[in-house]
Amino acid sequence: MIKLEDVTVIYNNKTLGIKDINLEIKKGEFVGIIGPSGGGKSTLLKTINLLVKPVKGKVYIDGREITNLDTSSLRKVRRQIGFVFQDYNLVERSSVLANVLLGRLGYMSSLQSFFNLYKDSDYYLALQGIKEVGLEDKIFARADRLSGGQKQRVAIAKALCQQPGIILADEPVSNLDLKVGENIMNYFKKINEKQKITIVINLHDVNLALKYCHRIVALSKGQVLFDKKTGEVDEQLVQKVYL
Ligand SMILES: Nc1ncnc2c1ncn2[C@@H]1O[C@H](COP(=O)(O)OP(=O)(O)OP(=O)(O)O)[C@@H](O)[C@H]1O
Repeated sequence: MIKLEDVTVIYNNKTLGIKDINLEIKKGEFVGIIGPSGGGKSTLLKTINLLVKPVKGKVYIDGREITNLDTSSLRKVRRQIGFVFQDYNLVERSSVLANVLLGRLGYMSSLQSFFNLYKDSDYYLALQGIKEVGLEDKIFARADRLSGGQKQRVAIAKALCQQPGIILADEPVSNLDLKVGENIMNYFKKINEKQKITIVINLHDVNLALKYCHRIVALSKGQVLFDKKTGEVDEQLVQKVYL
């Protein structure tokens, strides 16, 4: 469960990111965040795992407040939260397998990670993730040899390798053409349905959000304009968001 209580983010003491956000996302939900550029979508997502720190308000994960945690406790919380970025965030010169294994770093000591001391169970989880996104035939390929869609599938496998309860995805399809984007969305759908992983995804393509997400949260000027089940969102409502 994710809960934000009166959360405000201000960058550099002057630029508003999000303002007084109250939001509760239950386990297993598939939530799409939409809204105009600069509306606060990215800030909202990054606040959930405290990549961005609020100036006001509280963030809870599974009922536990995380806003006041020390670095080591926050690291433990973060390893249950996968993050998929728009630009894939891969080590380009490393193999698919090496990239996916990075999902295990949060579970290792700094010495273990320095020497790449992965356990058999880490390899097992990496292979499971790679299979889940259908990249078995690319396991030893270098990331920079892959297409954009394949790179994003590696990023999803890496997130899965963390064994997360939550995956946050920040515009994961906006660098991809529509067909490839739909393919990626289908992977998120499968993961959500099969593994019951909570998915919160920022999408500037409203049609994709309406097609795949169960719930839509619209943000503008850092505030929630509406928060509804997808079936309750009509064209008029969407138009108001982008006015
Ligand atoms: N690192 C930062 N430093 C300063 N201001 C920032 C930073 N990140 C975001 N902002 C500002 O915070 C506000 C919200 O931005 P945010 O990126 O969260 O919106 P967004 O809805 O994700 O937009 P986009 O769709 O363009 O990515 C904007 O005014 C933006 O300029």
